[in-house]
Amino acid sequence: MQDGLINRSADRGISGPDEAAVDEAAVNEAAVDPNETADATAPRSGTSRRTLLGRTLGAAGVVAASGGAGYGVARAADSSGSAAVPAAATSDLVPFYGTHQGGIATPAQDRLAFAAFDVTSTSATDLQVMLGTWAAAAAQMTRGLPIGAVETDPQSPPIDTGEAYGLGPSALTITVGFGPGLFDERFGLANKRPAALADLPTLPGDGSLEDARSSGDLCVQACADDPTVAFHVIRNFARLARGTAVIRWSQLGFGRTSSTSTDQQTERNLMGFKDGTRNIKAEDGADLEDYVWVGGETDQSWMRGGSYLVARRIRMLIESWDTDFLADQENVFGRFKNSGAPLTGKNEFDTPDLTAKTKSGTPVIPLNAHIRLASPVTNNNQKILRRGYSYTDGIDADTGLLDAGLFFLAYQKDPRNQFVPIQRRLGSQDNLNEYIRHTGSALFAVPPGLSAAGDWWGKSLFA
Ligand SMILES: C=CC1=C(C)c2cc3[nH]c(cc4nc(cc5[nH]c(cc1n2)c(C)c5CCC(=O)O)C(CCC(=O)O)=C4C)c(C)c3C=C
Ligand SMILES: [Fe+2]
Repeated sequence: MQDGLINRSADRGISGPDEAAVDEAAVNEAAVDPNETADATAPRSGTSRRTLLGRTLGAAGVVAASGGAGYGVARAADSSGSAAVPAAATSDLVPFYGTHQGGIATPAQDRLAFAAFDVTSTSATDLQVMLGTWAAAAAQMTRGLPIGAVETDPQSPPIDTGEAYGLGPSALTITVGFGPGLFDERFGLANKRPAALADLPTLPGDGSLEDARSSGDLCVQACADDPTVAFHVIRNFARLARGTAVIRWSQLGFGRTSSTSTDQQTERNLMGFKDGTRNIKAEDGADLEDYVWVGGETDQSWMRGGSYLVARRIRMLIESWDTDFLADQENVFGRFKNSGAPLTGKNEFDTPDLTAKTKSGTPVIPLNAHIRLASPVTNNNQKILRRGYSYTDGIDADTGLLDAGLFFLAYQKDPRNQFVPIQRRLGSQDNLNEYIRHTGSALFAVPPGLSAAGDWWGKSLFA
């Protein structure tokens, strides 16, 4: 127990559910960061605030949303004189507020917890309140702070579930996106749907896609250097969403397979190959502008500074792969397994020569090699920012084979010109297809970063 974490006597001021209508001010207040308010811990009892908390959170309100009622865990200095809560660490902290959301160009962390949510409420206000509440909770968690008291009134559940308490920020980033379904008739957003958020067409190799691992109204990508810190986000977001949204599917990932910074070594995927060598890197601002961040070309101004995320759960048939000869494996990718160099080079970062031929006149990098088909040279100079993770999900009950592979995440300006044509080519010609099955697919519009406390994902979308 964290004695002194909260002033327990102050806990008595918890507001209960209230069914009165939620007003605009209440929605805005949901995203107020308690660290930014003048008196974050003073009990506040405005009707709309209580209504807001009651409807979204029930009696177990989140401090980050309420900024009051005794759940003042976020403050570093407690005016009651009780022991201070842990101050947010400054090392391994990725700023939550900024032009772009974290978790895209941020150097890829080691762990991933990802979830797609379906919105079950048909009220646009409920949805906004939930997003505001998530935003306030995210501001806490990315600082390494709980979203509310870990020790509460013994007769009520703790506000924060507690498992990440004391683990620090762990470079946590929380990235939220909107699926195409959010723009149907339910929330009055149909005319706000960006053209680039067009449903992904059926692509070659889509035959094994599972509905239960695909789509979703919202997505939450939590990346951190600690698995508990990443999972804590999904768990607490799901709690805060209660009554408004439910998890549709989720995925844990480990061992980032795509380095996104020149500071990072390239890691290997579960096929044993270095993955991410020719990825877009955070340091390459021009590539980010050209291929990742949505700019003035968008038909929806609320998406400026955002990006589009394609998620694909790609199972690897690793038992079969493991029986393949080394030379065959290298021809599948067009790279050497040990060094990661292209078959036309010596070192990992040598530029692949797609024109090179052997003495007998055959291409050194086979025509159906993965890196030839995925190369910008083959794809109208298009690139994507890959941010995938390996996954293992036990055994396939039908076959007894391992269900393991790559949870492929790719950010881009417009999937219609980037992921879709690249995957169309890969899905029909790639040597890799013998060893993989795409089992999940989803697309999300990822809005720009949050400006400050009081902002939330897509606030201008609802304006
Ligand atoms: C539609 C896009 C892509 C899918 C799907 C995809 C799946 C996939 N990739 C690997 C392993 C590697 N991919 C590599 C390079 C690479 N892959 C894509 C796109 C998709 N991959 C691109 C755009 C590139 C870069 C091409 C280039 O610029 O040359 C590599 C080589 C190393 C690297 O540059 O990262 C590997 C290895 C797997 C295992 C996989 C599905 C399970
Ligand atoms: Fe690839």
